[in-house]
Amino acid sequence: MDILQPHIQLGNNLGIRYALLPGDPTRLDRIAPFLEQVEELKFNREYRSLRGIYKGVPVLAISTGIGGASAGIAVEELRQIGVEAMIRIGSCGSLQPQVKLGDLIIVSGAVRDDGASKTYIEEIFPAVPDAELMMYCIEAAQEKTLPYHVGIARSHDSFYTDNEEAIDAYWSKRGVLGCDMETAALFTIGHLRGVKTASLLNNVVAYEEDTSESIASYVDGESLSMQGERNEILTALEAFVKLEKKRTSL
Ligand SMILES: O=P(O)(O)O[C@H]1O[C@H](CO)[C@@H](O)[C@H]1O
Ligand SMILES: O=c1cc[nH]c(=O)[nH]1
Repeated sequence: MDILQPHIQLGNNLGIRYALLPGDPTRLDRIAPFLEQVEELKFNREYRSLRGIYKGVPVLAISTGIGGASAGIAVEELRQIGVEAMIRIGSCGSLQPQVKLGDLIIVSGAVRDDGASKTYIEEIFPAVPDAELMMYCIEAAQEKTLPYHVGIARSHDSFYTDNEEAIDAYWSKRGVLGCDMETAALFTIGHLRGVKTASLLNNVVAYEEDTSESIASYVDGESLSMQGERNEILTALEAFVKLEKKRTSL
């Protein structure tokens, strides 16, 4: 019998190994044109899903909402239905002048400034991606000559504390490239559950610019950020093709 997972509302008859994880449910509309045989699946709470085929590889795309708590639930439930590899295709704010609007950050490690990952394991445990999947993302970005940076992101739980400027300055000074809200939970929970993870972040907030204004212009379709979004979707899909080639060649 096909048992539906309580939040994502998907069951294990899907038989899909690879999932793209955007935060925003509307990003699925921009993922769909990259795929063939697109089929919308479910939309429950923040979890909107569709399936499709990219270069012969079946993929699932499912939004995870805002924050590590809801992303963590998605990781757990996707694993229950047999998903083996997940790539976040998120947005982020830049903490470095060289990370321009629409540039990608391929995250090699995340500062665990979120709550969700801490409920699983103590803070000294690192939040890191699957090395091979991250390498496939780097190779794909290189092959497509996309603007990208590889490095650390900080995952946080709020934009609106009284201290945001000082917090950003602190992590910027320590070489952190940008901030999002889900990568730390994705990496930590993925590792503990034996799921391969990677995270690609499209920069939608220029260095030292106002976060809420920049996110609003991204939502309105500002062009560099939108190109960055297409770039991260393409990079993640190409990385899955590489992973599938490796799996089927073994
Ligand atoms: O655009 P997504 O993937 O949702 O990612 C970023 O945008 C949201 C905040 O605006 C947070 O989820 C943050 O991580
Ligand atoms: O600055 C930003 C922009 C997007 N998402 C974040 O988490 N932070």
